[in-house]
Amino acid sequence: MKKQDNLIPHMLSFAGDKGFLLKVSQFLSAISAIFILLPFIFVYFAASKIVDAFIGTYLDSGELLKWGILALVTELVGLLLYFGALLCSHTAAFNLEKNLKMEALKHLSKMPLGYFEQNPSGKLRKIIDENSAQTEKYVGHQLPDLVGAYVTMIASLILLFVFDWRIGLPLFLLFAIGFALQFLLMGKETMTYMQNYQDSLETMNHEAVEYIRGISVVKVFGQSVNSFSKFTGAIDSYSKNAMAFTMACQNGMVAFTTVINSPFLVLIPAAVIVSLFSGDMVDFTKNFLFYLIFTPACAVMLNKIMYMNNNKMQANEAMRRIDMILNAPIQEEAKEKKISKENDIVFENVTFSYENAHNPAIKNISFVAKQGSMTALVGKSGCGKSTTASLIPRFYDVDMGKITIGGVDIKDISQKDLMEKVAFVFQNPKLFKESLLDNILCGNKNATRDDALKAARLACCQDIFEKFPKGIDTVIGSEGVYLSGGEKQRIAIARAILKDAPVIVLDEATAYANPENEVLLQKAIKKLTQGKTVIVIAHRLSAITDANQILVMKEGEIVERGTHQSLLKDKKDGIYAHMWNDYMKATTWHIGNETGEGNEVKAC
Ligand SMILES: Nc1ncnc2c1ncn2[C@@H]1O[C@H](COP(=O)(O)OP(=O)(O)OP(=O)(O)O)[C@@H](O)[C@H]1O
Repeated sequence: MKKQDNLIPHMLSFAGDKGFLLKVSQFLSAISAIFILLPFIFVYFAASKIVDAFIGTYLDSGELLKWGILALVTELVGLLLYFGALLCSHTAAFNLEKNLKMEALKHLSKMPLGYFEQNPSGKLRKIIDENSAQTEKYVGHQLPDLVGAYVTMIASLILLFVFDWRIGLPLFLLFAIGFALQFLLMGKETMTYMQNYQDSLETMNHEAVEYIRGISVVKVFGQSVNSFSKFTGAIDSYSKNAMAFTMACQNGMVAFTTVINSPFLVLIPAAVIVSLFSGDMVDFTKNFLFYLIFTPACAVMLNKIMYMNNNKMQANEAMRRIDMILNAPIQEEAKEKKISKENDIVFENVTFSYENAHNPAIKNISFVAKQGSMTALVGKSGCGKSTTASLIPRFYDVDMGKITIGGVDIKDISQKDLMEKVAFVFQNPKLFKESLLDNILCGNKNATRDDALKAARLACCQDIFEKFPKGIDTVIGSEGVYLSGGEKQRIAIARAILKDAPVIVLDEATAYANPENEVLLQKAIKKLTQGKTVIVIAHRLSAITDANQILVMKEGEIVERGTHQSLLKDKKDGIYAHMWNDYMKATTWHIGNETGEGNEVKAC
C-alpha cells in the first residue's frame, strides 16, 4: 500500500451495518447547512426594511418581526438537523471504532507469538487505541461537518454573486486564492512530513517506555538520560521531524490565514468603486449591508474547511497505522485440520532463522521425544535451546524440515488443538493483574475453584496464599501485592497442572528458585510432568539427570545426545562431560580461601 493512498472509504467500511447512518448524517448535515445560511438572507431582508424606513417614513414592524422570527426558526431547525446528523454520525463512529478494535484484536489472535516479540504489547495497544479513537473523532464530528462546510461553501459562493456580482467577484477571487493555498498546503510533500512526524512520535513514545522499564539499570549504573542513545536519538528525531513538519506548513499556513482573514481589505475598496457606478444608492446600501454581515461568516467557514482537511489527513494516517496491523501476515491454519491422538514429538531436519538474522538460530535439528518421556536441551547460552522449544507450540514456523506430534505435522493441527496439547512454562511467566485464583484458572476455563486449589497444592503454592489475608483471592499488583520470581513460577506451574496438557515445555522453569523453594519447585514439576511428553531446558544440570535423553546443542546444532550416564561414560571429553564437571565445581565453590573455609555458595 502506498503511503498517500486515500484510506477514508476503506475506513468507513468498518461502520458495518451502521454505515447507512453516515449517509443519513451527511444528508442531514447538508440540509442543516442550508438552513443555517437562511438567517443571513432573512436578516438582509430585515436590514433592507430598516434602510427603507430611513429613506421613507414608515417602518413596518410586523414585517420586521416576520423576518426576525423566520431567521430564528430556520436557525433552530438548522441546529436540530445538525444535532440529528451528529447523533447518526456518532452511532456509526462508535460502531466503526468498535469494529476496528475487534478486527485488529481478532487479527492479532491469529499472529504467531513471535510477532509479539518484535511488536511489544504496549506498542500494539497504543496503535490500536489511539488510532481508532482518531477515526472515531473524524467520523463522529468532522465527516458531517465537512459535508456541511462544502454545502455552505457552494451556497455561499452562489450568494456572493446573487446580490451584487461586482462586489461578490473580488471576494470570490480572494477566497479562491485562499483555497489554492490550502490545496498547496495539503500537497503530498506535507503528507510525507506529517507521516515522518507521526512515526517519530511513535518511536519516541516507545523508547520512553523502554527507558522507564529499564530505570533500575539507569539508577544502578548511575547513567543519565543522555547515555541512552536510542531514547535521546528518538527525541532528537522527533524534534527534527516536528520542526520539518512545522516549516513545511509555515509559509502556506501564514499566507492562507492572512488571505482568508482579510476580506474587508477587498470588500471595502470594491464597495467604494461599485458605489461610484451605482445609480440606485438604496439598493447598493442594502447589498453592501448583506456583504458586510455575510463575508466574515465565509472566512470562518473556509478556516473550518482548512482544519477539516488537516483532520482528514490525520484520519487517513490513523487508518494506515491500523492497516499495518490488519495487513500483517497471519499464521496460516491448515485447510484440512488433523487430530493427533498420540504425543510423540518428532523434529525432522528443522532449520529456523529469526527475521533479519544473518544466521539460522537452529540448523538441521532432528530428534524424537517419545510420549511420556523427558528430553532435556542443554548447551551454552545462545546455542538455540529456547528457539527449539518455542517451535513446538508454533511461536514461530520452521523454515525447513517439519515437526510432528503423534505423527501429524503441527501445521496441520488447528491452533486451538495445538494450544490444548502443549503447556509452556516460561522463565518469566506472565501473570495478569487479577486474583491468584483467576491466574491459575486461565489454564483451564472449565475448572472449578476446588480444581484450582488442588493444582495450587500440587504446585506447592500454599505458602504464597498464606502470606496474604485474602489467600488465593488476592489480586496481584494491588496494594503492594507482588510475587517473587520463584513464586510466579509456582503459580505458572499450578496453571499448567490445571491445563493437564499431554505435552509440557519447561524453559528455565526453575530459574528463580532459591535453595529453599527449589525443592518445592522440583516437587511441583514432578507432579506436572508425570506421564507427559516433556521438553525441558535447565541450566541446573542436577534437574535433568533423570531425563530419558539429553540433547547437547552448540551453535544451533545438536552435537551430542544420550542419557546423563551414557554421555559421561561414552564421551568423557565431550561438551556435556565438561559442563557437568564445571557444574559440580560450581556447586562446591568456596568463597574465602581454597581450603574450603568461608561461606559456601550454592550454584543458583
Ligand atoms: N527474538 C529473536 N530475534 C532475533 N534473534 C533471536 C531472538 N531470540 C533469540 N535470538 C537469537 O537466536 C539464537 C538462539 O537463541 P536462544 O534464545 O534460542 O538460545 P538459548 O540457548 O535458549 O539461550 P539462553 O540459554 O541464554 O536462553 C541466539 O543467537 C539469539 O541471539
